[in-house]
Amino acid sequence: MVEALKIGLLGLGTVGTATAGILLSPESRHPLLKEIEIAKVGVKTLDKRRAVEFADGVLTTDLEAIVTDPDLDIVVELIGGLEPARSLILKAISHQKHVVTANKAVISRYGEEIYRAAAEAGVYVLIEAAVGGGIPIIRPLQQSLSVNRIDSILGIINGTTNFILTKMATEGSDFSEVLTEAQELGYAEADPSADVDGYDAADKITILATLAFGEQVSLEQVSCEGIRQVSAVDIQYAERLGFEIKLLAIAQREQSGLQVRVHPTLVPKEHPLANIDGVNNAILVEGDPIGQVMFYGPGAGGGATASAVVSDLMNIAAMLKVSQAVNPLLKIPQHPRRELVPIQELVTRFYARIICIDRPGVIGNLGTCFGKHKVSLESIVQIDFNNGFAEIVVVTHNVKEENFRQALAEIPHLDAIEQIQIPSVLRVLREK
Ligand SMILES: NC(=O)C1=CN([C@@H]2O[C@H](COP(=O)(O)OP(=O)(O)OC[C@H]3O[C@@H](n4cnc5c(N)ncnc54)[C@H](OP(=O)(O)O)[C@@H]3O)[C@@H](O)[C@H]2O)C=CC1
Ligand SMILES: N[C@@H](CC=O)C(=O)O
Ligand code: NA
Repeated sequence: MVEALKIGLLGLGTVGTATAGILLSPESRHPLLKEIEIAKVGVKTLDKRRAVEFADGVLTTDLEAIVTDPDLDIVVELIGGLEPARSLILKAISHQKHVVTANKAVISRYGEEIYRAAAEAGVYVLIEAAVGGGIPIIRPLQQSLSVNRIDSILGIINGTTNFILTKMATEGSDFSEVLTEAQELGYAEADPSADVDGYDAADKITILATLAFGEQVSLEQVSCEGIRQVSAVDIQYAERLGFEIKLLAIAQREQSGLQVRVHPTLVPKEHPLANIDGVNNAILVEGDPIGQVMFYGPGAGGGATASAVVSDLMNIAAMLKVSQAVNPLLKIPQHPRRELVPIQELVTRFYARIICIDRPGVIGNLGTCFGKHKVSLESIVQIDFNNGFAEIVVVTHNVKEENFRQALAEIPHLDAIEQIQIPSVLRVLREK
């Protein structure tokens, strides 16, 4: 009889419960799942009602005892947050346990430390669930695509914000109502600001870029803007101009180095990322010689994420059958750290919505000011008029971010411009 691998599950929330659900019903799934046994489950509170039941003594609040338990082979960290998650992962590794985690916040900040410890201990740390939920993206970058030189990664990699933007666009829903719905569905982070302000997507693109570009990306250098400034009005105007607004995470090789950023972006309707709706994520990878490959599917939610967690467990189970040595294709290599190209040097297109008193010369003055700062306009249109105020929308061609910002700073000082407001400035997916 084959002896089962014993796992310690840390966390029995949205993802932990769905992970246990798969492992406790292995019928008609891969036969290796029958060789994985949940031996311990660590939670915060014992007296909560749970959707899955365990034998007496399995559930505990002593997580330290789980990660040091000599009978356990693998620790699955699904509690989220930075601490105690980071310390528990490191302690599990130092006790020779393989680790599976969905915790992008910890990996984007402490990945180097964790991978170094894992390499020294000779154990696996697998993170497929940390990016794109159920979508396989970590393993393809580590294995199937790793012979390519990657040029860019463009992704919708936060399910909560894509769910919110989709509902705002298609149902005219209110931002905070949809956020509550995303929380109820288990998509949002414990602190939803991580989703809404773009930090979760920044964690994920840091992980992907580090894997894909062969250099360790520093999270603090990733430029990050969330979706709070995106209003229903902008979504409607973008629609009229032929765009969808999406929160994009972008890592691109530029001539001067690597550029990594997260921001709401106007995406032309004919672009493959424009039609990714709801909680779905999509990641468009472009490499040489393969060209473009797109990964698409559910980016958040218990079941989808648990699918990735359990696939990591199954990979470890399979690898341990053939060797105790760590498969180099499943190891995250240690890369040198390099400075990212700052956002001021970005070349992109912009959308800006400008409100000011409607008087002759306004559009001409704006056009001249943009021209002076080498900002070439694709369109400048007065979309609305209300109580003497004009609402003007500008879309540029490719322009250097710094030049565009200089033009915006000068606009309030132009002769014909009075009582100006610029409620939104958004980037538009750049022209090739
Ligand atoms: N939800 C999703 O769609 C996705 C989530 N992730 C990641 O998966 C991880 C888990 O997320 P999710 O399942 O949504 O989170 P939940 O908040 O639903 O669950 C967290 C679980 O961890 C337990 N827990 C939290 N802190 C502690 C602690 N200090 N000590 C002991 N137990 C603790 C909680 O215990 P108790 O039940 O007693 O409160 C709960 O069971 C996070 O890293 C998240 O970023 C990744 C992809 C998608
Ligand atoms: N909060 C995250 C969960 C998955 O990573 C999201 O909405 O994408
Ligand atoms: Na994934």
